[in-house]
Amino acid sequence: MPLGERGGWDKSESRYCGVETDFNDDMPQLLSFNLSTGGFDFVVATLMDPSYRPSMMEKGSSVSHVLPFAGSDLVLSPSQWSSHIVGKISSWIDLDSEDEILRMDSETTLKQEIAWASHLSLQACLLPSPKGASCANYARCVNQILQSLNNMQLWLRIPLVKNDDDSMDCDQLSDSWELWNSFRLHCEHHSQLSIALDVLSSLPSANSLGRWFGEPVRAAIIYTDSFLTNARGYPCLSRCHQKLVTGFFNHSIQIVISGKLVHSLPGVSSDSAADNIGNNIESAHRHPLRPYLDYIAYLYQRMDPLHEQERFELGYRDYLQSPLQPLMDNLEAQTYETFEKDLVKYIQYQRAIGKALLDRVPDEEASSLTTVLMVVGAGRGPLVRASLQAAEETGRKLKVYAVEKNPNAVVTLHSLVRLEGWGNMVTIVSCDMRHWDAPEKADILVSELLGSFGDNELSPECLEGAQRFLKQDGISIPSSYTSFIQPVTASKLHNSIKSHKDLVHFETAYVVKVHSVARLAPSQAVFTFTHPNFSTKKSNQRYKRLRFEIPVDTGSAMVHGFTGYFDATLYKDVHLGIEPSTATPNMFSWFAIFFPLRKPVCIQPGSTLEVHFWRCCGSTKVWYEWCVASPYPSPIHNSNGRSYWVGL
Ligand SMILES: C[S@@+](CC[C@H](N)C(=O)[O-])C[C@H]1O[C@@H](n2cnc3c(N)ncnc32)[C@H](O)[C@@H]1O
Repeated sequence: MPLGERGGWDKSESRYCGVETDFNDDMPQLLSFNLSTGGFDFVVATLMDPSYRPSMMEKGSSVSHVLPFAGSDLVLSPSQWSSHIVGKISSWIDLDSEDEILRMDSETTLKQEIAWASHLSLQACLLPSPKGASCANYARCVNQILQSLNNMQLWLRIPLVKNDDDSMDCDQLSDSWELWNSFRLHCEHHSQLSIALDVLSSLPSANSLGRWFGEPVRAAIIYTDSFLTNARGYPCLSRCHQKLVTGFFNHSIQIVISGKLVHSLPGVSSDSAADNIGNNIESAHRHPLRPYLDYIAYLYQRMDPLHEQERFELGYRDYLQSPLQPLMDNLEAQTYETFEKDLVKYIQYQRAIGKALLDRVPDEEASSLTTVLMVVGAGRGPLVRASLQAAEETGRKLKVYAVEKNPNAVVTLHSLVRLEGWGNMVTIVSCDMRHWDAPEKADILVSELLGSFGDNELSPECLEGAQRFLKQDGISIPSSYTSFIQPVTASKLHNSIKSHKDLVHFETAYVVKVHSVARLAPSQAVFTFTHPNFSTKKSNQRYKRLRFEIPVDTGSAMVHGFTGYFDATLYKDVHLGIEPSTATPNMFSWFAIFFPLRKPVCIQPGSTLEVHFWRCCGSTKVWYEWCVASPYPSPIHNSNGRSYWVGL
């Protein structure tokens, strides 16, 4: 399905490229020739005669007339219309013009063309860019259309413009994101309204470009005159444009080439070639824009293929999942199996345990002293295995207790004693660590009770219960963990949550493989827990105020919520985590967490976004509350854990 929303990018799929052209009766030939030879996959084509104006047609005649659509619906088959044509709405329309006749003509034409596109079952229509800074009437009309539209997407054409100079004349568009933002706010973030970015020869700063990857950009239109010329006379793009196009591929944004052949290629006359667009295709043998398409194909081929893990994760990109509740629920076999595939995680644990054993037992006592190690929350045994391997590696003697409250996982642990020959080195305990009456105290307490946000699977509460049976000088692995958050533009996540039409979904944290997001500021630490914590009985409630500085060159941006991560210190310098700047490479056990905002917050460049986060504890549950305090206050989300909580 080339034109609709695709799940993700994968090198095994073909790329999706289009050309912008006029519609005419040679369209079947144009399509069949270029689709079969790999020139392009779809055409952005005008739907109506550009000289048509409803007011002219009606003058002096009451006779009904046939609308001048470019080509009958019989020209192409229904599946060709739907898979290979994006309808280009007349570019002259101006619904915010001072001229009332033009305004009325524009509204009538827009509605007629969309109705025709729906009749043809097109998957998308390209709407012309608003003509001035004001777009309220255009947005009103589009919003009306959206209320009863079939599945068609409306791609609003937006030039990729952002000038850093504030002293510009007010009529000039200084940041086209503002135009998009006004339009989509008028249309209440409608999920069928998306963006086609017009990529020009000069590009804004990298920070401001990044914003668009959190917005619903479906297509990028690159003009032939934005291409440079390489040493052999062929079109190529600047390094910045190349990087941008690679970003588009990574986000399944379809590339459309627009304009005439402006490069005089060896043996091709630009005039004759341009005249050949859409007609006389056999004699041309190649579409005139083919050199540009070939260059885009070359950029695509040059990309690194996805790793196996990335391919696996494609299906999870931007897909919202409820966080696990391993304390309240019993995990299933396939969940354990997924954990167990993540070798990197267990290698880090094994390194940490090895270092702790060496610190605990000096070489001269290695053969006489036995270390008591307890794996609390042992699951199906991978941390028991890592502990035994660390003992073997370091030459230390070990006695292991494997404590697990899930009776189903305990069955596996018992069979592992036999299968892996753990013998009397390992004692299996089927019990909740908070209530276990341990026969002796541990030197080392090993656990992995971490959620994407660190403490969100109640590791603090569980370990607080378990530290009773850790010696006063005992070691906890992990020794600490910290959660982090970062403000993001994430229109796709926002729309998925909005589709549920209730408050509960906007006050829930989700585990998600975030992909189509724009990170608006570096992440900041939220809550830290340290183990063991024998000092005064400290509450696990937390409160943190954070201030994010939005870079000046980003431009204004929309905050749809916060992505959350964690970093854990297992022991000394051995850590593991998913915070982007320090993430453990090739570890895949955790996706990020996402805390949404009920109403997205618009922030200005150079301003401060002030956010408050609470970790609240009750007798039966733990939950988070969050809000924005500045630039303007949001409601406190999830008050009293009414929508989302973790059971104790
Ligand atoms: C995230 S899993 C990790 C399992 C295993 N250690 C691994 O790395 O694959 C956490 C495990 O801790 C167990 N668990 C959670 N809270 C517990 C508690 N209070 N007492 C005992 N086990 C607990 C869960 O049942 C689950 O098996």
